[in-house]
Amino acid sequence: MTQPFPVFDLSAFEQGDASEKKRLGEVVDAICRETGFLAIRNHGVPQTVIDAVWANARAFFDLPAEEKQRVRAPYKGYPYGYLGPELEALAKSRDVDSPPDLKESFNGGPLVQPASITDPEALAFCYAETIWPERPDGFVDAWKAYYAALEDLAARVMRLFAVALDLPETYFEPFINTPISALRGLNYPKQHVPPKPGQLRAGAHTDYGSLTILLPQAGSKGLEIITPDGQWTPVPPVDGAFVINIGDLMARWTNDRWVSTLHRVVNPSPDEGGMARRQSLAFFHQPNWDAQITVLDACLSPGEVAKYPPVLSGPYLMSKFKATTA
Ligand SMILES: O=C(O)CCC(=O)C(=O)O
Ligand SMILES: [Fe+2]
Repeated sequence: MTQPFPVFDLSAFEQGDASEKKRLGEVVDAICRETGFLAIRNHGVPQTVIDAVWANARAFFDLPAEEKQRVRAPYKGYPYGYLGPELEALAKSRDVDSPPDLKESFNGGPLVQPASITDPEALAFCYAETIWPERPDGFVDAWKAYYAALEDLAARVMRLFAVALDLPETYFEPFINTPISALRGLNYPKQHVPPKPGQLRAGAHTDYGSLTILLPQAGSKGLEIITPDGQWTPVPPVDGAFVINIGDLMARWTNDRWVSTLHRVVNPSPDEGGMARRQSLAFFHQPNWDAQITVLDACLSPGEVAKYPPVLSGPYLMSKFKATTA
């Protein structure tokens, strides 16, 4: 990377006057044109909310395999519940055949279903029920509290993005007032046997939606991005911050002014003992099921035409998602 990994102070933006907001928006625009990956600190999510979901996710992954299987996704392509080891290869989303990722996950969808949603595809996919575990005790409450906090944070980051694109700060609000975001708890187990050739913790992929808010295990390594020079480059741990990145839908929305950068999670390095467990939480923010995503005029210079036709957020996500489950 030409610059050190960027760390952005969200409260400085939120408390800034119009000119300060504009200045900070320009900083974010430059980052999103280069990699679309940055850390955000002073994000306002209470540490108690983070600690509770973290501990509950850990305790869930520590349960016996049979118990976790009780809340597994009931069929291939079902988006929520437990997805055990060896069931997903993210590289397949790019048509790259690869061994399955060395991870397990628990996935949950929107906390409320708006009455206006009647499309059977929406009801069967992103509004499918999250299959909750019975244990640990506090899991459901802690999960929901974190989901709600991150939904709010994502909406605030979208305001920052609007300013960065020279749009009114609330521009995205009608597109994201009933979002279909998903939260994923990830566990990369301690590695007792060497990986197969080409097998990673998460194969190289881009995210699909508008914005991902990632919480990697404090101090942990493994997440890497491709920087504009074409090199795999580690994302350093940043204490107390979330890592955010834009996904394919936001790149499309901006006519590729912003980039949805390829990233992966590599196996633990020998200096970390070569096998260390790693945990993370990934919140995939996604606009309303029926939000029409049309290339933004603000991203077209005079006379320039959009590279992409409009798409609907939900069906777009569904088509991307179905490519990666084994
Ligand atoms: O666990 C991580 O650090 C990243 C996971 C990721 O990129 C994903 O699940 O999309
Ligand atoms: Fe990702």
